[in-house]
Amino acid sequence: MDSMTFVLFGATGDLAKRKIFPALYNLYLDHKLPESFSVIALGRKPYSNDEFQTHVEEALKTFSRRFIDDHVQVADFIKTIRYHILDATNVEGYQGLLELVQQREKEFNLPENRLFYLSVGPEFFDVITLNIKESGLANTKGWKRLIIEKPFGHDLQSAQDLNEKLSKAFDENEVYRIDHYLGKPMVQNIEALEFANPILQTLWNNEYIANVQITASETVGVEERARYYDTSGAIRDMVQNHMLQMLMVTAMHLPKRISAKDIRYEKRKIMESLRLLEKGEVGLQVIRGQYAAGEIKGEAVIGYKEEPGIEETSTNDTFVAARLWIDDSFWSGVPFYIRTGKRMKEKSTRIIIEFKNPLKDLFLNQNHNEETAPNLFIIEIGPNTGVSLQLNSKNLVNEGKVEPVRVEFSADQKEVPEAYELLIFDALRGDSTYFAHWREVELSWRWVQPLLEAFEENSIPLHSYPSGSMGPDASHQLLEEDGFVWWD
Ligand SMILES: NC(=O)C1=CN([C@@H]2O[C@H](COP(=O)(O)OP(=O)(O)OC[C@H]3O[C@@H](n4cnc5c(N)ncnc54)[C@H](OP(=O)(O)O)[C@@H]3O)[C@@H](O)[C@H]2O)C=CC1
Ligand SMILES: O=C1O[C@H](COP(=O)(O)O)[C@@H](O)[C@H](O)[C@H]1O
Repeated sequence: MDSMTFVLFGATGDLAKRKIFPALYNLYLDHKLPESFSVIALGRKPYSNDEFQTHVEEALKTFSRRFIDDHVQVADFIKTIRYHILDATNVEGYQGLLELVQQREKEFNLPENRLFYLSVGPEFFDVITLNIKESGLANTKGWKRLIIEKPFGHDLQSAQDLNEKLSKAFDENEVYRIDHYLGKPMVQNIEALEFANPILQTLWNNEYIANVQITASETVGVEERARYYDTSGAIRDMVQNHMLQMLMVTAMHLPKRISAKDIRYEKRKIMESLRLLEKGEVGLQVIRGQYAAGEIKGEAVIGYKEEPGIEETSTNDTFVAARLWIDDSFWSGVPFYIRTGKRMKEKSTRIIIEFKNPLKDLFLNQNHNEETAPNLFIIEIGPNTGVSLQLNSKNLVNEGKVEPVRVEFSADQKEVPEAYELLIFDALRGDSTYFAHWREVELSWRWVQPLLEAFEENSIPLHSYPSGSMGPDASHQLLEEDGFVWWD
């Protein structure tokens, strides 16, 4: 891996503390950082370098699953970090940043490979990239890369505008758009499961699959993010990015070669085949909900409108379910259902492939009252990680009745690397496979746009659901219309 400088904007923020520094530290422990590595940590808070390094150490103690109370090792990692105060909107400040980067490059004998990580609010994405370009920070003799956090735009137009601005300073192949769901080990495992198992490869199409269900349910509410969330909703917060990325990864056709270019091409083809909705039909395919008061794991919780910072009149969506169709020869006729929400019964992200059951009636006739359940292939993304296959088998103990059984594989969560660890490692070595390409982002916004407009105009119902449930009844009815149920 090339030696480099890692310039972190937003180093004093929540994400840096909870995810980015712990990920870098874990990579350090695994000897996965470049031999020479300089971190320039940027923020406005008036830390001295020593104070900032102590702040990072505290963050590692709290948030790294691998923290080792070995002062020498921690100190060895932390010494790569240099804190620098910079107001990102202050153009002149970037000259000082350039000088610091160059000084450290000289000190560590580093090539001019520079990775810029924007872990700041989206309102700074364009101004920072412009300043990086104007200041000369991007004129390197080595390579340059940009990691950018979500949200990438607020709607189709703003995403296109932002991309236009970024592209003035960075080429598409230099931009690494983070979607942390793409960094989840089980999401990355989907293509391997398919690739390495002919049995799955053969069945992964509309001849055998009845429907696909992608659920990301959360028990948390809006937390301290009322300002952001109330203008974002589940549709922008989860559907436009994570849910559609999971759909792409599940539905994409296996490329002959596993490379970033081929995988992105296949994902893009799925998005190009995704049937667009007219604004007027959104109500038939999409369910929007908002949580009311309820109970989660025995604890009473308040409704969305009672949350601090949320207006009593808010019509924001905290739940979205939708039926999507991919109009290509592989998936034609197979509904893809997605569902995500806050304050639901459980924290769980999973993808369920329900197989067709052509012999169901035959079996029922021959065996009177016995029914077979459909075969399900269940991919547990988080917090549990693993896969299971639901089959039908005679119960060898209980009168030989046929009943569903599960064949399971699961991994110990504590051993599984964090999404940020995998993603940052990939960005360090220049592998963009698990980052969102601009076309995927643009096509996702294109699919979401009529939903945003229908929500904005309140032209589809906003269903209330009790906290602690699996969402509004209407979401269950959506599947019942097709003769299916959500597999919880
Ligand atoms: N936190 C999370 O779990 C997640 C966050 N994200 C995304 O990551 C990004 C960062 O989020 P998060 O860390 O939570 O945000 P925080 O509000 O916790 O941190 C914001 C950071 O931006 C810096 N900042 C703010 N204004 C300026 C400025 N004018 N010049 C320079 N730096 C500035 C702050 O520095 P200072 O305080 O020193 O001024 C701070 O380091 C956002 O885009 C967010 O959407 C994405 C997924 C999850
Ligand atoms: O991006 C986001 O994701 C989290 C859920 O992520 P997970 O890894 O815990 O499944 C969500 O809570 C948050 O609102 C959203 O911004």
